[in-house]
Amino acid sequence: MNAIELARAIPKAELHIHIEGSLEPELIFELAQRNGVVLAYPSVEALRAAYAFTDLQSFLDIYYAGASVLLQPQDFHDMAWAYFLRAKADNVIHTELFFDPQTHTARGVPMATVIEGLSGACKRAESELGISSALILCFLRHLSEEDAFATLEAALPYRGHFIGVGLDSSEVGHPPEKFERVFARCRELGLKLVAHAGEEGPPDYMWQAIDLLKVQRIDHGVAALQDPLLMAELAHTRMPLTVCPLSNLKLCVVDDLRDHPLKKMLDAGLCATVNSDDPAYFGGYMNANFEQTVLALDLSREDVVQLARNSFEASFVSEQRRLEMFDRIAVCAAG
Ligand SMILES: Nc1ncnc2[nH]cnc12
Ligand SMILES: [Zn+2]
Repeated sequence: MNAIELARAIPKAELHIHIEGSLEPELIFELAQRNGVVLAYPSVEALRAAYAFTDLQSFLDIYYAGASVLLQPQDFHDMAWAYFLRAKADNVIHTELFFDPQTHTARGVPMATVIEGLSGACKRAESELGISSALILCFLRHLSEEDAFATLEAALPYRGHFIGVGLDSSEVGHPPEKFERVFARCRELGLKLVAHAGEEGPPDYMWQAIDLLKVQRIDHGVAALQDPLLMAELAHTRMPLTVCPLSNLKLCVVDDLRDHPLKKMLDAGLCATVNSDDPAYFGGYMNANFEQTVLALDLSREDVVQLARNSFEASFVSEQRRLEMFDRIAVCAAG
């Protein structure tokens, strides 16, 4: 097997996927019809044609509009189930899914609807597809910390359905320090902590995520290359970075995939992983991200194995499961 074939076949974990970002245009139209929601685009083709993004905000505007078709538990289930089928096809065997409750509760959709719909799909994925998963509740950083606290309160009756919290949406102008108190509360509650940082924002936002929010993993983190001290810290602590190459290309964080810093991260000893972010919008699920990155950066088989191992090292699975996954990776790489 060459590096691309190995990348397709190897068992892997996906740790940076916004489940609302897996909503394909066809499903958006199906759910709009089911729920009587009027869309701003006349057809699937017209909607897809609008996916020409210049930066993060230009994407987020369309992404939040797309999520407006989600109203019933069944809608959330169907969206997640469609993702799990894609994950299965790409040999993703574990996934930690982000969801954005404020996008839905602000439209009057109850927290219970969101969490019960997603949780049901997660259980079904385990039993029917053998994919393990966990949910991570993300706070929208363009909203206030007060709103994040209220969202946490509303989610606590469903505490058993999510393992942690994250921070997403418009990064620049909304630094991690804005959410220091709500993350401290989440830490007291025993929740896992992650945050988007260093996607469009500066390395300082990554330092804040580490020092103030005390995250266990950073989402994106491509700005780290601008700060040698930060690179040394990330390597030393093996702080995981959930990197999303096709997202970075589509949102113009890099101009060309050949300029993507992933290979430099691996060579510097960082625990970097490959993920799809919002695959319905960015042109590819896990294996598309792996294939295009392997090609653009001329990644070796060893790099691919390292990325697969990193995905489980970075995940919140038990130590025992992690070791089992390392064995499965080794068997696949030898075969
Ligand atoms: N790439 C991304 N960055 C920040 N917030 C997001 N929400 C969905 N995708 C996102
Ligand atoms: Zn993201």
